[in-house]
Amino acid sequence: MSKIAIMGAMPEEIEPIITKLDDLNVVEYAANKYYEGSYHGKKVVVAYSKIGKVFATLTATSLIEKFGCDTLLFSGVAGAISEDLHIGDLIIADGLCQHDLDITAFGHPYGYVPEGEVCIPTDEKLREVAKKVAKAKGLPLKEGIIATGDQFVADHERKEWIGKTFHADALEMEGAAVAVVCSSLDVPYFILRAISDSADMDASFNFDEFLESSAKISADFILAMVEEI
Ligand SMILES: CCCCCCN(CO)Cc1c[nH]c2c(N)ncnc12
Repeated sequence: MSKIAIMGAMPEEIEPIITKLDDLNVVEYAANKYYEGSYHGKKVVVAYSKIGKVFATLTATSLIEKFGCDTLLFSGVAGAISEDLHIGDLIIADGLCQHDLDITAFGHPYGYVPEGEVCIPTDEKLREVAKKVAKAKGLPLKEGIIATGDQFVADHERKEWIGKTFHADALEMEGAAVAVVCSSLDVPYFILRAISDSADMDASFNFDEFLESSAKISADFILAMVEEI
């Protein structure tokens, strides 16, 4: 029986999901809480990692290695880089990169370390499910590269540099860590983000204002995908 991991970084990102689960059971593990349950007859395990790549790595690994999940869906919010992404819009990741990984002093490209790859692709089949759900809901869905780093970006210059350097359309703080874990453990994964801000000087104000509503948009979409997987 398949078991689907649903992961976020913050409580607001998984709250709208946990409230919808049946047979809820909370397991404390590795300084975190994992919510086991079912949704439309599908077994799911839900958790938020806390913010940043390190916490995301621990949670993604635990969901797979400890809880036996064989598919991972990430739901959360992100900062927009692309001009055609506005607050509340959805973007799915074709691939993810680490914008703050830098050994360019040795002539390597930004986001690269030996035996690694700059951009890690997401699972094609899960992206197709998302497009099917978006069509059925009549929701626009952008697809693009999402850049991850251990920084809340609230600076136009930094955002533009990330966009140009990685051809990224959005940015956040966990996706590429999930990508490394899932691709290394051969678990299909999918990253969905709803825009909460534009990673510029107003980012922190917009983030505070739109976190909850954007997180709910992403969460509702992820639950619709669970029905189709
Ligand atoms: C208390 C502050 C919590 C920030 C967490 C933000 N998440 C991280 O995944 C997504 C995100 C939304 N907007 C962002 C931005 N402008 N820069 C980085 N990350 C983001």
